[in-house]
Amino acid sequence: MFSHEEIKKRVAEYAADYVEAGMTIGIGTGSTVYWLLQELGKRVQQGLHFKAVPTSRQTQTLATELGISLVDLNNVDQLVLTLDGADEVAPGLQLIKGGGGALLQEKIVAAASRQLIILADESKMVNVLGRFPLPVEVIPFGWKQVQKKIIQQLGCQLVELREKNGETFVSDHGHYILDCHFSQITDTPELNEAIHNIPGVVETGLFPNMADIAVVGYADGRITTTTSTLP
Ligand SMILES: O=C(CO)[C@H](O)[C@H](O)COP(=O)(O)O
Repeated sequence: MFSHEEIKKRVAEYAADYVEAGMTIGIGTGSTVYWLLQELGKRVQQGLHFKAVPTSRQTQTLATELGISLVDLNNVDQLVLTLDGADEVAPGLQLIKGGGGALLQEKIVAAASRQLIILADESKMVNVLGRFPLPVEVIPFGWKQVQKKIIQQLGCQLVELREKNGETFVSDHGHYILDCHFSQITDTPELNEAIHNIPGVVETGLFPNMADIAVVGYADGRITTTTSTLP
């Protein structure tokens, strides 16, 4: 049986095969993407040439250290694909992302990509989204108003301001994150839109109908690929 960390590494090594010479791709954020960057760094040393748009400062720093060529999204028309992790993957490849706080840039990069390929271990697969608290990125000014509206208007049980090392977590773009404990999220596009309608919300960690492929690793060594059923 493979450990949690070994599964992530194996999924990342498998998914690295999607990256071909000459491509311009998006690269996500997180501990699974860490292994992807390590593998892509090795392939760059072996002569693979590609360019990447990072989805966070963390990814930007590590990719640079590993010799991966980075490009500004403003100098790219469209990305061939983006490889990223997720916190939850439900049927139809509906996603919750943002556990690492990079959801805004991740969503911009995903939306600029022809394909979004998600790397996950089996623990991320759920029947219904919502066990993982939904991250919502907000403007710091008046954030408590957004918190109140998510509870009162959208029926969320608990909305917590994210902290890190005892301090308020601040995203790469200077925003706060509200972690929203909805018990079950059954209509991803509708909830995404309803949250977006609250003034002060910058982005949500719901990725409705955005993922095309999920590469999923299991403790017994299997790696499966699931394709979205959407056209
Ligand atoms: O959305 C993300 C960061 O904002 C990550 O993709 C998500 O949190 C999964 O991370 P990990 O691979 O560490 O479990």
